[in-house]
Amino acid sequence: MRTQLDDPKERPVSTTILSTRGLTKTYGDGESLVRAVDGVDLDVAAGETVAVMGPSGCGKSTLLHLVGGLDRPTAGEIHLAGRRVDQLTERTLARLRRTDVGFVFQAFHLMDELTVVENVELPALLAGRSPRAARARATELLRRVGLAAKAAALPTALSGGQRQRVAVARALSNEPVLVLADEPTGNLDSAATLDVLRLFEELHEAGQTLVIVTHDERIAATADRLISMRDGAFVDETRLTGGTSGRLGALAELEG
Ligand SMILES: Nc1ncnc2c1ncn2[C@@H]1O[C@H](COP(=O)(O)OP(=O)(O)OP(=O)(O)O)[C@@H](O)[C@H]1O
Repeated sequence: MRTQLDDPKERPVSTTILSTRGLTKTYGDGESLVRAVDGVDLDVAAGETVAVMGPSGCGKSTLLHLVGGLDRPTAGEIHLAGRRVDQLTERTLARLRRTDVGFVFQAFHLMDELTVVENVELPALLAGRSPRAARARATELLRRVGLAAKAAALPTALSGGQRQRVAVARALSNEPVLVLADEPTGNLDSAATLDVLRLFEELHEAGQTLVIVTHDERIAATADRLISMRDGAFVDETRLTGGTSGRLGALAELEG
């Protein structure tokens, strides 16, 4: 059946997947009050890759944790795929974390006692998918990240770059509307960094929406938009106009 969206003219130019208004997170009080995130307004369009940079302690991780429902804001609004994340009950928030958001962390956070494929299928099982469907999806994702041959291995038998690719596959398990990556290449050498960046570029090409926190300017150069943070607030925003060719150029530069 044809829908209105089949006609390119009728397709919305850009749909906002994520937006925050006045997003604020404070820790402590009085003299020791820390404004980790301080009144942030952020809009991320569907299919966009946004990089967030800034000095250590400026609030990048806190921002990711808030928009992904890992942490609760002190004030402000978070809208993700049409839902008010900041108003969800704990139970609904837990479901959102499992199904709508995929997290990639610097330290991988894989379960070392589970095999690679078991790690990747776990979010789908927790979301209530049948073991057969979860395994099929995990196997497909491992093929996509180039690690089908490692399905039965334990994560400890893999290199850092391979572990991070497993973590990316796991993040995609429930087809999240948004992937959040916190220093995804922070623990990797340059060859492994390139592998992970290529993977993100493929996700980008496939229309995945991505927010990446990084200290590495070269990685930020592969995004559509770069946001600079300082003291909990956005201080600068640059649209990187190169598009796919620009991103591939940035990758080529990384390859030296
Ligand atoms: N659980 C917490 N309790 C108290 N203060 C916290 C807590 N989490 C973060 N902070 C403070 O909030 C501020 C922002 O921290 P955050 O980890 O978000 O920064 P960051 O930019 O991600 O830093 P890095 O680049 O070093 O990871 C810092 O001053 C930090 O000390």
